[in-house]
Amino acid sequence: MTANRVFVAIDVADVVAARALVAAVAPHVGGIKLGLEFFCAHGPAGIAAVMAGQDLPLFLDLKLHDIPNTVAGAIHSLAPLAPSILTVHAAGGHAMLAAARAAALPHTRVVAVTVLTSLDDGDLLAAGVADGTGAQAQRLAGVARAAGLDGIVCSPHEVAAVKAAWDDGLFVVPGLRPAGSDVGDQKRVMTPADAQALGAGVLVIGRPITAAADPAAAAAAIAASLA
Ligand SMILES: O=C(O)c1cc(=O)[nH]c(=O)n1[C@@H]1O[C@H](COP(=O)(O)O)[C@@H](O)[C@H]1O
Repeated sequence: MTANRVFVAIDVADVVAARALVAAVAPHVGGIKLGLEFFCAHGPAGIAAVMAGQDLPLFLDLKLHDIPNTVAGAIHSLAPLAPSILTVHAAGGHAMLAAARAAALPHTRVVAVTVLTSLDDGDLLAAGVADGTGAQAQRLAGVARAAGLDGIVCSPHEVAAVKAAWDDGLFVVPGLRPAGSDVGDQKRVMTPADAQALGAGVLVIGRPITAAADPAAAAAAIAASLA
């Protein structure tokens, strides 16, 4: 992992726009996250085109969630991209998570999304989970750890508690908003500096950088807040 823990989420559907954003913010971030919006538009070839000539690590955020055989096959298909970090959903269960870890390249950190940061306790209650986001994130972190994964994705509100029970895990934390910035569809948010202080290993930040009038300046300001 690079010293700068910020992975910028490049959630756009256009190759030229993605490359321009990456070029602008690269000096101020530690890695590039490309996810479903871009991947569904351009596939592996598009990912390779954006990362061409970049030294920064690739976080491929596809949140895979299917039966073990299908997830393993998908991960084998992604091998040419050699991602540094790859996401799966912890709710896929032990066998799926173990199959994902076994299928990934040795250097790829496979991390499991616990409870999406766009959900709150009410959303979980509607799905039959009565004891809230914190308890659910901790349970799913336990499933991920038992399956041999490298870490989890969780909100900044859970990271300290989960880390206390898994000291060598990689804790990827989205739902980050510099003070005063638009929360949008995120429900469990915190500032990047507070999340870092609580133990986040990777700070995922998208729109506060990519939707800013000056993305490079926004990324630089966030990096300065973390120094
Ligand atoms: O796996 C993720 O990265 C992820 C998990 C999660 O629970 N919440 C979440 O927002 N993300 C991703 O983190 C990024 C957050 O983007 P912004 O809300 O624009 O900062 C998006 O690319 C999401 O897909």
